[in-house]
Amino acid sequence: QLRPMPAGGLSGDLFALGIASKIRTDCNSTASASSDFGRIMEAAPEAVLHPATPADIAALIRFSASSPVPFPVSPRGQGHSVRGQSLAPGGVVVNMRTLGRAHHRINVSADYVDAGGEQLWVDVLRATLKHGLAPRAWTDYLQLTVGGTLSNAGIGGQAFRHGPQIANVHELDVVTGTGEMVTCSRDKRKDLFFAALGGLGQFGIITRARIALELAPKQVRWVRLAYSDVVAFTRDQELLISKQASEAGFDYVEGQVQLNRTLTEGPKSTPFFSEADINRLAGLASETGSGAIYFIEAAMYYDETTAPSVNQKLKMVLAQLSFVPGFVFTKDVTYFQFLDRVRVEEAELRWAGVWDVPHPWLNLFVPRSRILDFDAGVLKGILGGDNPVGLILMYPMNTAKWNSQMTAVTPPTGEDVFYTVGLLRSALSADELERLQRENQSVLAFCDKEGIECKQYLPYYTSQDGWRRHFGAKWSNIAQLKAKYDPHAIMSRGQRIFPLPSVPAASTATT
Ligand SMILES: Cc1cc2nc3c(=O)[nH]c(=O)nc-3n(C[C@H](O)[C@H](O)[C@H](O)COP(=O)(O)OP(=O)(O)OC[C@H]3O[C@@H](n4cnc5c(N)ncnc54)[C@H](O)[C@@H]3O)c2cc1C
Repeated sequence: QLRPMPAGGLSGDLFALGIASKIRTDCNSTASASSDFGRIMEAAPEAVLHPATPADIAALIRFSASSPVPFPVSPRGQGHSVRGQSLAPGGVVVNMRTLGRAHHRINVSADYVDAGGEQLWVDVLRATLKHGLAPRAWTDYLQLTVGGTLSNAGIGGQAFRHGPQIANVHELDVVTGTGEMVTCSRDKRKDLFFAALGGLGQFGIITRARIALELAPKQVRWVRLAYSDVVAFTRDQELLISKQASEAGFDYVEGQVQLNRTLTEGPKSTPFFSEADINRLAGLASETGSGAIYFIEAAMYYDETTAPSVNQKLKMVLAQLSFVPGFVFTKDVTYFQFLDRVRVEEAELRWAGVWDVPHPWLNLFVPRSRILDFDAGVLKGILGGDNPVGLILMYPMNTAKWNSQMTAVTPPTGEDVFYTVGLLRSALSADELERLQRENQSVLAFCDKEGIECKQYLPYYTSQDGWRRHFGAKWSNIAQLKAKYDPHAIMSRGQRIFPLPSVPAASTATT
């Protein structure tokens, strides 16, 4: 579906542009932009641009857009998507990370931070903490770029209170698919602002985001509560996400599911659980009929002033919950350690050689009214065989915290609450990859058959019909905005959403 470059590669005119010295066509450069974290899709670009400024990106896009045969242009943040979304077969990948090399592109003000789209969230955190401030909404993993997560949504355990990361942005700089450099916000060029948030890179490249800040918490009481009963687990999660900041509750709420032999055959200890904890949990898992253990993962922020009351506050919250008695695990860490927690797991997985392997991940937003059907049919059904299944995330969010004007979608049922379920599995062999992909297909088919109106997060479809159904009522507006801001359909073609517009016969003939 992707139009290749004209035979002979990039037009020589491209190398006559002022950015020629920043374009690499050597095998090392193109190979490093040919795959992603998923390690499932592979496609080489013709070249990689290493921009020094947003104007370099604009020059490249203008060149493509005005070419007789425009070529694909894809920004690549960390390449942490899993289905080739940042690839540009036959086109140019923009290595966003070089934007911040020469200039410091994180500027902290009293209540917001201006961060380059190429910046890693961990660096935004470090810079803002120096001022005692921090963004309010986070992803679980911080080695992701600002532009990359804002092009999806950026979800995590703070979303129930603050919404996803896209709901915490005041202003964006975007280089559109025509090469125009636009500053947009709720008040200025708002169609582009809302389109780009969750926009899957379809309307342009985010080169700066103004992100809301709050006073940074200092310490975190990090808590895990074990459940053997999904009804109690989801009821308690929903209670916790209904609480306002002024009430006794948590500041972060997520959840995980451990199935089959994952507990007994997984690591003997984790950065959170000791070996003794894991043995106790494995004992609990073997007592439950299904072998499924659910964890609420939660966090309570505090500082020197509020530290004396944390124990009391936690006690009050726990008294309202129905976890398995005695199965409370807590740990006190700094705010930075808490937010950067997945980095420790990454180091362990790298050490064990299981980080750079295929990741056929499937993330779904499931309506609250069907989460128990999903649990029975998918977690205890399709995935409930003998195989350990690795990490499964499952936690609810409040729909009201999502702005429906943005491109990102939530389940169409319009319920107050929906769940995110992440089947974050790794394949250690080709057979396993095939099996996991088959299971993913079965999960989607099950939801279809049972009328569970879920939406994919970090979506992937192979047909435009799939995308139309994904965007639902938003589709026609999205198509119009695409025609306005990327009329040649050159941006982030690795998402495979829009076909190429037909090339006028006269133009084709000249190429
Ligand atoms: C270990 C791990 C943990 C994760 N945890 C979470 C999580 O907790 N919550 C969550 O929401 N997501 C999570 N993700 C998913 C992650 O948010 C997305 O994969 C995101 O796209 C990754 O950012 P990236 O910088 O690597 O983007 P890339 O993979 O490089 O790009 C993703 C897409 O966005 C486009 N793009 C990249 N930069 C820009 C830009 N500046 N402007 C416009 N478009 C752009 C690309 O062309 C591509 O289509 C996780 C991923 C991994 C690998």
